[in-house]
Amino acid sequence: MIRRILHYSSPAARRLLIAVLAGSVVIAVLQGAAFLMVVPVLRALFGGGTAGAGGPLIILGAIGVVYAAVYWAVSRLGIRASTAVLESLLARLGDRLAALPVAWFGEDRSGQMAGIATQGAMFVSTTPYSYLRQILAGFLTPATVLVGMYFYDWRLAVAMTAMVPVMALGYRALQKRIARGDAAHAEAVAAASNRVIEFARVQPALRTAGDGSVADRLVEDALQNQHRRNRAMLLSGGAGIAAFSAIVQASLTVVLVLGAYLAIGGSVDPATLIGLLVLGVRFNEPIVSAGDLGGAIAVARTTLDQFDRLAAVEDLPEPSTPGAPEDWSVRFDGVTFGYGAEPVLRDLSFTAPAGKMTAIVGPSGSGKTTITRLVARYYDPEAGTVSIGGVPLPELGTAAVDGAVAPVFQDVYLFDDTILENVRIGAPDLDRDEVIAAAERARVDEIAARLPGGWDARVGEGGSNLSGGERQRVSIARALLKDAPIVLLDEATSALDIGNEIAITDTIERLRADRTLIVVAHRLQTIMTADRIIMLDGEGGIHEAGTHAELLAADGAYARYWAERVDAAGWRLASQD
Ligand SMILES: Nc1ncnc2c1ncn2[C@@H]1O[C@H](COP(=O)(O)OP(=O)(O)OP(=O)(O)O)[C@@H](O)[C@H]1O
Repeated sequence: MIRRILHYSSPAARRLLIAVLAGSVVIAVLQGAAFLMVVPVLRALFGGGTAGAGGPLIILGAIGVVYAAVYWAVSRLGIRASTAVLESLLARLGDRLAALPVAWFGEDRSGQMAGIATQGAMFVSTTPYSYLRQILAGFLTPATVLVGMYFYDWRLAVAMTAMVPVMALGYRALQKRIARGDAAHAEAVAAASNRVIEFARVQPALRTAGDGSVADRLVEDALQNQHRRNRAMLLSGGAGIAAFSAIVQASLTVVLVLGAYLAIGGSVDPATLIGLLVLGVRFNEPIVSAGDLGGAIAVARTTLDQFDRLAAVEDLPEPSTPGAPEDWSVRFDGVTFGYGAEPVLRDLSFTAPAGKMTAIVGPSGSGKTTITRLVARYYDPEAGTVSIGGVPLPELGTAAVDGAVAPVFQDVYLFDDTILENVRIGAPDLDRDEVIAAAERARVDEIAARLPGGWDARVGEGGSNLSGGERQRVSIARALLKDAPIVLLDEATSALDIGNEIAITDTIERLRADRTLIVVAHRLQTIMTADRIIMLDGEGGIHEAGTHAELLAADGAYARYWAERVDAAGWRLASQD
């Protein structure tokens, strides 16, 4: 446990922790030594005089003074050590989350992460000072007493030593039991947190669904499961602590009975027996409370396990020397990829030429968005390669891909900040005027003009004060500011109002002027003006590829798809007038 906490601590936190633990060892040993001094004092008093008690009393006083001084120092250092460990843990967690492959966040991890970052990290950071210190005292104080007992009466000391393995086994069993219950409990808490966060986030949808909807039931089930696990953890932990305490009591009773037997026989003097009784109580108390505290340690251990699991998540392979792309074309070569057992894309090959606009169309679920995720290297394909300018993405490296690609996805997230700051995320170093200039090119100025507060109007959590189309405009402005040579645009599937329609058409024109643009296209306007159209077949492959005119002339799947879409949209093409 200590080793694991040290592993996740900064060098400064490590030094503080080691000082606290060393101080705690000294405190525990001094406490044991103080108890041992009771026997010579009693012996002297039973011997009929106070004179012999002077020496032991002076030693006892000296132990008391040193004990108080070390205790004071450890208390001060303990708080500093806890804060330093907490800071280290949170910094580690932040760094790790920032470095994890984006795919890892596909599953909802918010509850689990919230648990680790708040209660879990706090528990781990306070463990050395609040719990380990007491556990050390729980074992070292009795151990010191035990060693001292050999000097007073070896038979009792041997009897006590014989009980040590029994207690150690009991302690291990207790810890295992508590750890098992806690791991199941932590899982249930994370699941319930996820559900509660989801419940708060999707309130509008839930209200439409009405009471008793699936989501209501999911929240209810998750909370009940958490409650059940909590009860099970408390019951099994409580029973374990009771059993352990019974083992300790029984062990000490054996030693005390032996002591009484020897005293009656006259081979142990009454002073040693009384001393033994005092020690017995003191011996018992810290061990039992150490058992109690073992529960707290087990909780901290579960959090450290979660840290270990985060550390063990496999990173995407990175090159030692990143390759240099020849141009900004994007190529898929025999790419096969799926999220589960069933591939979404099978042996897929196509090229999105540099500086051109490539539209990807196809039935719902055919893998259009998946293609853009592979270009942004959220995932690596299972087979085949995705390359930019002739360099496969693993040889280009995630940082270079991040720099070259600007995604404008449908699930764009806006931070609860001003419009201006939300655009600035694309290029944090630019000043206000430069950010506004880029935002104007994506027609975000029209949104700012509508909102009270203008550029400094807050957009609400997740951008809730803006419409879907408006959020996408902010996202396009970010991409313009980032000035990446490849832009991935996942067009909104829902119909846009005329203002957004014009703004997005306009900015697509700007984006395509000097960039490679890959659009998951839903709007007819986008599809027909693309330089190249890739039509997916819904089976993981490509039906047809070419320009709008070529594909219409081929009179195949694309021509049928186009006719249906035009009918559905009530469009009349100029050529048909
Ligand atoms: N994160 C994910 N985990 C598991 N399955 C996923 C995930 N994302 C997408 N899928 C599945 O992969 C398949 C392709 O999804 P994708 O979003 O790429 O299709 P699409 O063509 O963009 O669909 P649409 O036009 O409806 O947005 C679908 O069956 C979808 O359910």
